[in-house]
Amino acid sequence: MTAALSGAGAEATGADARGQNAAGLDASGLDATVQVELGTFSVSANVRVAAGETLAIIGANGSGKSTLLASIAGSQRIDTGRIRLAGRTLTRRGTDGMNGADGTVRTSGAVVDLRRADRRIGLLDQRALLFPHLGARANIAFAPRAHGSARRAADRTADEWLERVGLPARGSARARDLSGGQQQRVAIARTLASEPELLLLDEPFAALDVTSRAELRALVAAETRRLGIPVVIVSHDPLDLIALADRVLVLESGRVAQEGSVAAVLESPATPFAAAFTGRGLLHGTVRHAADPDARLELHDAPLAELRGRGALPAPGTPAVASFDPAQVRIEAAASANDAASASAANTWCGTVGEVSTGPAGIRVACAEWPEAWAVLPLARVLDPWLAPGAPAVWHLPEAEVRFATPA
Ligand SMILES: Nc1ncnc2c1ncn2[C@@H]1O[C@H](COP(=O)(O)OP(=O)(O)OP(=O)(O)O)[C@@H](O)[C@H]1O
Repeated sequence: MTAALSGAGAEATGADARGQNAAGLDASGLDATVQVELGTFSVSANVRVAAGETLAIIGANGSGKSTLLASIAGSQRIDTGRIRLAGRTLTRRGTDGMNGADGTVRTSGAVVDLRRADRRIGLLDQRALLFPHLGARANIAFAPRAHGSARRAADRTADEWLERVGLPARGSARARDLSGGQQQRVAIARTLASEPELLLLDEPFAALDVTSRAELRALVAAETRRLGIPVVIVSHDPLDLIALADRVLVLESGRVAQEGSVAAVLESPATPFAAAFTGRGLLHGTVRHAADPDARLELHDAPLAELRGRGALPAPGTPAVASFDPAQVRIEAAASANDAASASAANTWCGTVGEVSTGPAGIRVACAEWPEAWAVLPLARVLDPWLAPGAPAVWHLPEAEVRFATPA
């Protein structure tokens, strides 16, 4: 049974005078615990974003990013969980939250489902979806009009937004007379003019050219900072993370695989997707020594027994990963692929040159005995006469360049 609530303040917030609730969360932010079953696929995640904070969600195609956004927006029904925004409960179904890694749940009783229109959530994807028969001003004014503003006041608000998004003279232009970038500017203005308490962005710049993308990224960064609302952005573009996000959540097969600051995830990715996203290589092993600065990973099926690096690790024996910048891997010719003497230093091993290919960053050289290990060398190294598939080589991965991480 669904108990539909309408309007803000339908439930007591439970927030104290400092705006913090019992769990220590900022009551003006987003606190979502959702489980969604879609046949053989399911999404189960906690998403918390403070007011004024931007969380980026990254993950491979089909990892559940859009499903997670849709469940927060209200267009995808959750099976269990709870979504709270700015002190209001938007949805509560069958649980107060997932308690711990085993996913055990507490049943809370009443089901709450706020209508999508009552959630005060702005959602923007790569399609501007403007009303084609209306001008830019009327498209933007639609939001304040829908919230009860008089026509003149709504037009004034729309004109302010046209100014902010850099289109002060295009108020009368119809959508079809605007470029793709201009349409997306109007869409951003229309979304924010509705005064959302949360902004959800699903690949908002993906359909734009490089210049428009940079301009709109800067516009969204400035406006969301000014408004101080929580923002969630799904993106495949590392520049969006760097320019907009405070934190990153990595979704894998519907589960949170890693969560941390932008710097932490970009420098120490914990999953193959996050590593590929950041252009780093990823090596798997088990913890041999946990404490930084003497942290070490035991490697298996690799020509190197242990890897030294930076970053805290969990207890010995636990599976963990190490990421590295392939541009920092050094390769020199060796007398043979088993030349133990030249491989005695830490993070140094002998192995055969595997596949050699060229890319925009230089030449990619794989280690035949350890395909997870590879180097990117300057293009000029292609002239090294010895550097060819099958050649014995000494490989070195500087300890300071290795970053340890533990997937969730
Ligand atoms: N209504 C549905 N019924 C069944 N399965 C669905 C439904 N909607 C999505 N899925 C499946 O759920 C999985 C996650 O889809 P989703 O679109 O959320 O992923 P995504 O991470 O946003 O992917 P992309 O990066 O390609 O947009 C996919 O395997 C998809 O096929």
